[in-house]
Amino acid sequence: MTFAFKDLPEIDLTKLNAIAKQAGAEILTVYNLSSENMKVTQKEDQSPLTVADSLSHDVIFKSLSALTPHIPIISEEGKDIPYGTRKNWEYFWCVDPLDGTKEFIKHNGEFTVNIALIYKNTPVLGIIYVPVTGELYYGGINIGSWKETPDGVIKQLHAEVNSVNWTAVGSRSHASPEETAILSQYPVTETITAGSSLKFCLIAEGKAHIYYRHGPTMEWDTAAGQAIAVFSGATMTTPDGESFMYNKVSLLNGGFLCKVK
Ligand SMILES: Nc1ncnc2c1ncn2[C@@H]1O[C@H](COP(=O)(O)O)[C@@H](OP(=O)(O)O)[C@H]1O
Ligand SMILES: [Mg+2]
Repeated sequence: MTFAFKDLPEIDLTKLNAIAKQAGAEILTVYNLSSENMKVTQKEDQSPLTVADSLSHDVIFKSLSALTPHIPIISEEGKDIPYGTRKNWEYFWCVDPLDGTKEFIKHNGEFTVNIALIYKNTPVLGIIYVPVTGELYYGGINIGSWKETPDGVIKQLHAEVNSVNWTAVGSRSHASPEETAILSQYPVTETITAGSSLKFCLIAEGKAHIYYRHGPTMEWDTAAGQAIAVFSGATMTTPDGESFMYNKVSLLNGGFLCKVK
């Protein structure tokens, strides 16, 4: 499958997906070490960093630059790019080489590799790879959303609409009490938790119906998941129903609401 959009040269999705899988393989070389051998350091914002974050970043940065030399890259583990340099970018890749570092360190498998293509202020393509299960999710404008399992089977994803019993999905490590108040406005009968952008994948798969996030995230935490959820038929907005924007002056996101229609 190829991704074609406006004036952009076509992108071979098999090659793009292979980059996410290769990054996932690098992550697993660290994940499979014993905890004594896994070095965890703190970043400036006190969030944890492992060697796996850097290995994954290196693979993605090198391979994406070769695949689409004309598209710049913003990565959680890359250099900070000043707003003045990026504000007029028409397209850019927004990458989280290892989303869910806390889940990675806790060894519960709920971490992902996120790669998204932003056009102007909106994700138009997203890839999420789950290294531990080998599951790959991708979704794009004009192509819909898809899941590939390690046996090579590819299925189209559809958010579940018209359900009267909603399952809410929230963060495993960063839940906040304000979330309960918003969720009470919807027909939520069950609540589950998941790490990283897996929450968006659960909505795209029809296994959850709403993900409200009150606390902070970064653009690379949400971009790929937003594409996969939206192109499976869900919506993603600010809590007030406004467009959820990317390439902001600060890459720090405010709250958001991702839900079925
Ligand atoms: N105080 C904070 N500021 C910014 N982002 C935060 C944050 N606390 C958590 N996050 C974001 O939430 C992500 C994890 O989400 P979740 O709890 O849903 O799994 C983290 O991704 P990383 O693990 O890639 O750093 C991090 O970017
Ligand atoms: Mg992240």
